[in-house]
Amino acid sequence: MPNSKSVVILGAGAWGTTLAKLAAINGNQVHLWSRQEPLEKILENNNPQIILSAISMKGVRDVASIVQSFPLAPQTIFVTATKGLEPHTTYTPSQIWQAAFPNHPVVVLSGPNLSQEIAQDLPSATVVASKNANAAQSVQLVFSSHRFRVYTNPDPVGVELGGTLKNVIAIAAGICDGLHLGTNAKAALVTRGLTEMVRIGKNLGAITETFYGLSGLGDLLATCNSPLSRNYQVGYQLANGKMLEEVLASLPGTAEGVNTCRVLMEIAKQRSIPIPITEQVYQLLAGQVTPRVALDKLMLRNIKPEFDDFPREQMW
Ligand SMILES: NC(=O)C1=CN([C@@H]2O[C@H](COP(=O)(O)OP(=O)(O)OC[C@H]3O[C@@H](n4cnc5c(N)ncnc54)[C@H](O)[C@@H]3O)[C@@H](O)[C@H]2O)C=CC1
Ligand SMILES: O=C(CO)COP(=O)(O)O
Repeated sequence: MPNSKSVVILGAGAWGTTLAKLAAINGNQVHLWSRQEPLEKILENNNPQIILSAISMKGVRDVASIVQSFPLAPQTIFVTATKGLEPHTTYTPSQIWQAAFPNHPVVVLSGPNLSQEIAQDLPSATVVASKNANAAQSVQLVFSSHRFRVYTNPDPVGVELGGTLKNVIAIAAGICDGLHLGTNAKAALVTRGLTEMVRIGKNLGAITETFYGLSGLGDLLATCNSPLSRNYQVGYQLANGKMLEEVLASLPGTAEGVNTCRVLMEIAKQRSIPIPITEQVYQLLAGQVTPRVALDKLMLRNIKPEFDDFPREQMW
C-alpha cells in the first residue's frame, strides 16, 4: 500500500490488541509489543513512524523511559490511547509522552470505544487530537475504515480529559444501576457528571465544546450504559455489596476510574473545584460511605442554580 506505515503498538491488552487489528486491516505494518518481549528488537528492527501506547496508566512512565533509550527518527509520531491520570504529578499520559519526547508530535486517541464491540467488527467512531494537525491526519489515515470512523480535533487536553474523567462517572452510573434507581436518576447523574467534567476540564485548559463531542459526551454515554465497561462494573458490583478488592480481582483488565478518582480529588482540592459526584465515588471506594449514604449526600446538598456561569443577560 502506498500510504502504509510502520506502526508499533505498546501494550497487548484488550485495547492495544484491538487497535493493532484496526491498523493492520488498512495494510499498515503493525508490531504489537507486550511486556514479556524485549522492546529493543521491535523498535530497532522496524523503524516505526508511529508508536502508539495502550499501556494502562500505572505503566506509562516506565515504558516511556524505556523507549527513550532507543534512537528514533525525529518525525516519529507518538499516539496515546491510555485513559488515566498519574498519581502525585497529576500528569495526563500525553503530558508524560510529550515531556519524554519534546521534539516529537504527540496525538491523543480517545472516544466511545468499548474494545469488545470493535473486536466484533461493530461500527464505532473515535477522535485523534493534537496541536500538530499533520500528525493527527496521519494517525486518522492509519486507523480509518468502514467500521472505524476517525475524526481529528485540535484540543488534545480536552479529548484526553473526556476519556479519563468519564471513567469516574461510569463508576457512579454502575452504582446507580446496581441500586435500581431508575432512568430519571441515571439521566440526572450522567448530565451532572458532564457538568463536573467540563468544570475540571476548563480549569485544566481544555475547550468546553470538546466535552460535548465523541470523546466527552460520546464516551460518557457508552461507558455509563454498558456492562462491557470495567468502570461501570466496579460501581455495579459495589452496589451489590461486593468489596472493592474482590471486584478488581475479577475484572477483565484495568478500571482506570478507581485511581483517576483519587487523583481528581487531589486536583480539586488544590484548585478548589467543586466535584460532588467524584467526591462521593471517592468516599465509597475508600469504604467511608455506603452507596445509599452517597446517594443521600448528593441529593441533600444545598439547592443551587443549574449552571455556574449562565450568560448575564439571561439571568433574572
Ligand atoms: N479496553 C477498552 O475498551 C479501552 C481501553 N482504553 C484504555 O486503554 C488502556 C489499556 O486498557 P486495556 O487494554 O483495556 O487494559 P488491559 O489491562 O487489558 O491491558 C493493559 C496493558 O498494559 C500493560 N502494562 C501495564 N503495566 C505495565 C508496565 N508497567 N509495563 C509494561 N506494560 C504494562 C499490560 O501488560 C497490558 O498489556 C487503559 O488506560 C484504558 O482506560 C481506552 C479505550 C478503550
Ligand atoms: O474507555 C472505554 C470505552 O471508551 C472502556 O471503558 P472501561 O475502561 O470502563 O472498560
